[in-house]
Amino acid sequence: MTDVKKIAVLGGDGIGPEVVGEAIKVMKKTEELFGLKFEFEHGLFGGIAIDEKGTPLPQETLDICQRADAVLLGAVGGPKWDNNSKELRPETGLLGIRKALGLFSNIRPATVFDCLMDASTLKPEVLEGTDLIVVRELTGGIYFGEKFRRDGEHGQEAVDTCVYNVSEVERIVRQAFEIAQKRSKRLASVDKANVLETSRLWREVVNRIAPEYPDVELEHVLVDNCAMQLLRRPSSFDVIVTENMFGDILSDEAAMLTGSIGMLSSASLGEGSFGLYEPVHGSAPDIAGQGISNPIATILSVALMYRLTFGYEEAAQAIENAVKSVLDAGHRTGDIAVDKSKALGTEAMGERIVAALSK
Ligand SMILES: NC(=O)C1=CN([C@@H]2O[C@H](COP(=O)(O)OP(=O)(O)OC[C@H]3O[C@@H](n4cnc5c(N)ncnc54)[C@H](O)[C@@H]3O)[C@@H](O)[C@H]2O)C=CC1
Ligand SMILES: CC(C)CC(=O)C(=O)O
Ligand SMILES: [Mg+2]
Repeated sequence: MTDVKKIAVLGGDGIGPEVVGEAIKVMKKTEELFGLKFEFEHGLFGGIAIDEKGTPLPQETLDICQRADAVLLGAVGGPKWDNNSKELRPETGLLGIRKALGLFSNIRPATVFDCLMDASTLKPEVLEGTDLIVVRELTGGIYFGEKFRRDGEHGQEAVDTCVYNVSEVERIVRQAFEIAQKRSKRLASVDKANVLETSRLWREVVNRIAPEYPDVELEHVLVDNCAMQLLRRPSSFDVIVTENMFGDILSDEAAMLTGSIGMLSSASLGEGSFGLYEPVHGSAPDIAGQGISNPIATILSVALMYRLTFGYEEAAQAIENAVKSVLDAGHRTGDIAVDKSKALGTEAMGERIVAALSK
């Protein structure tokens, strides 16, 4: 009998539900082609959950995720909730779900498709061969530290604290070394150890662990330099491991190597095979509701889910091949189109990828 996998689906806000809708169509087609079986359970999350339930992460949504084998997430946020208090912000729900599910590792691959080199602002000779992964620590650092306001000498002050402990750094760094071992054995650890105490600790831990992986070539790169080198020599990076905020910023930058943030998928993992899969982009309020968002990041996140949580390697590759063949055939959404007048909408792109899927 087919093993039924439970998928928690959190569309969220803005373009979230539309890109997730296309990803589900892809999953349904792979059920037919590969004999897979999924049971989808939808939950309210983010701004829509604030509106309907008074909190960005209702307990019933967390329950749906906890009884699922994997979570498929769209995106949260939007101007409607921007001035809300911290507890009533969609982004607080996003941080909360990552913490509650123990998802400390965020894997963000940035692969340059040859046919999309014209969509990037970088020259093809710089982009050539770029295929890197940002491994971002996801449940520590400044996003999770204590934050408060206080009265200071010159009026109100705001404080955000950045905390990392040794075990938080160890577990993400080990995972990055292991990923590097399976790829081209190069790891760049990115920090700001010339200034930040958390980065000094980060670097100490990396240096202590490195001898356990003698086959991996390690370089330490300061984050400001890394931001520059990503544009200067992107193909020299293989795996980049870094703390939460640096990884958030560098992965959006890396998205532009691929042509658009609409291309970047992600997997958030903990100790086991359970994972949360979401595009790197946000809810894109500027284009929400127009049916023009690029669903590829979310569809490629499903390929990561198949590979990393379920071990469905053949179906994962089929999704990646379908995306490649649709792009090779010249189909583009507006964000990656050179000729915007020929751009496809979200559903049309999703349909073409579904049609291109084969065993
Ligand atoms: N994981 C999540 O749920 C995330 C949520 N956010 C939230 O999303 C909201 C908007 O944030 P922004 O800074 O505007 O970042 P964003 O990633 O939503 O959008 C940045 C730019 O990229 C474009 N874009 C994003 N995804 C696209 C896609 N699939 N296809 C075509 N174009 C796409 C948008 O139109 C926009 O011009 C905020 O409330 C923010 O907090 C931001 C990042 C991640
Ligand atoms: C709430 C933010 C940390 C979301 C974000 O930008 C991300 O995870 O990439
Ligand atoms: Mg981000």
